[in-house]
Amino acid sequence: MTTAQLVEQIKKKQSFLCIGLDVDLNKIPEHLLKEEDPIFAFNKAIIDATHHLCVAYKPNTAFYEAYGLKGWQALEKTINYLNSEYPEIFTIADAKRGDIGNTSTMYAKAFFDDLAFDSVTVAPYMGKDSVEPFLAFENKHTIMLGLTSNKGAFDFQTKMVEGKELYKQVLETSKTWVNSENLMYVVGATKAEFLADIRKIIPESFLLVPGVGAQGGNLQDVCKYGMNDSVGLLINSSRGIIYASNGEDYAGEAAKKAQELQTEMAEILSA
Ligand SMILES: O=c1ccn([C@@H]2O[C@H](COP(=O)(O)O)[C@@H](O)[C@H]2O)c(=O)[nH]1
Repeated sequence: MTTAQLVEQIKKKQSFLCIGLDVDLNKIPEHLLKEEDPIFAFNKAIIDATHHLCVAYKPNTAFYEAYGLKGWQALEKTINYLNSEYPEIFTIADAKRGDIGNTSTMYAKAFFDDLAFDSVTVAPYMGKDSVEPFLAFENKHTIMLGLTSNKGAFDFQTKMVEGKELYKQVLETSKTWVNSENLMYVVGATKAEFLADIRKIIPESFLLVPGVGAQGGNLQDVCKYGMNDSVGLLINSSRGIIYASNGEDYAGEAAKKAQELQTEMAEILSA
């Protein structure tokens, strides 16, 4: 999916919501455990109930890798279901990959070619040659960690390096990489006040913003400091939506939570 197509979807749905599919078998409704593939059954019901309220889904691969082969198969079924039933949806594999160049190429092939995700998250720590292999894929997006939502973000990311915070150095340097137009960035919703400075460095780029909901990030603040002319934001909520209920009504309750965020987003877009 191109960035222009993503923006078109945002305008059409009046939503820049990304729903995180972080499936934990200890948290899903008990009756689903009898299904042949409980993870996929859960995802399918959540997707069917919420697809009109969001523009993106983000399975975090950790929640699938933790269940071995069955988990990986559930991830494959989920992305295939999204691509066949809801091709207008932007898909994000939250895998936080990145390695020496030839290994990064194999990671990119896994998520872009084999699983056919629109995007994958990567960590910038290993530098240019670890990220550029992802950027080489046409019409695919590489979402690089910029300033993360967790407390540990202050351990390294905000440290001063040659007179500038490390996360700013990372953002600036990444703009010089080949095919940098395929970059998007992760900025935590819990760090909304940093967004004004971030926008000075990457005014046009799309930002994936996790941390609304369970982590306490504020949607209004993120939009105030982070929104650009093309909206430029994908706001993610995972637990706050998908675990709204663990009863038979789980999908409907998840839809209600998604609807609350979509309504707030529509108001912001029309202001
Ligand atoms: O800085 C980051 C980067 C990634 N995440 C991921 O986003 C979701 C958030 O889930 P919630 O349940 O809405 O808190 C999860 O997959 C994280 O691994 C992040 O939170 N912060």
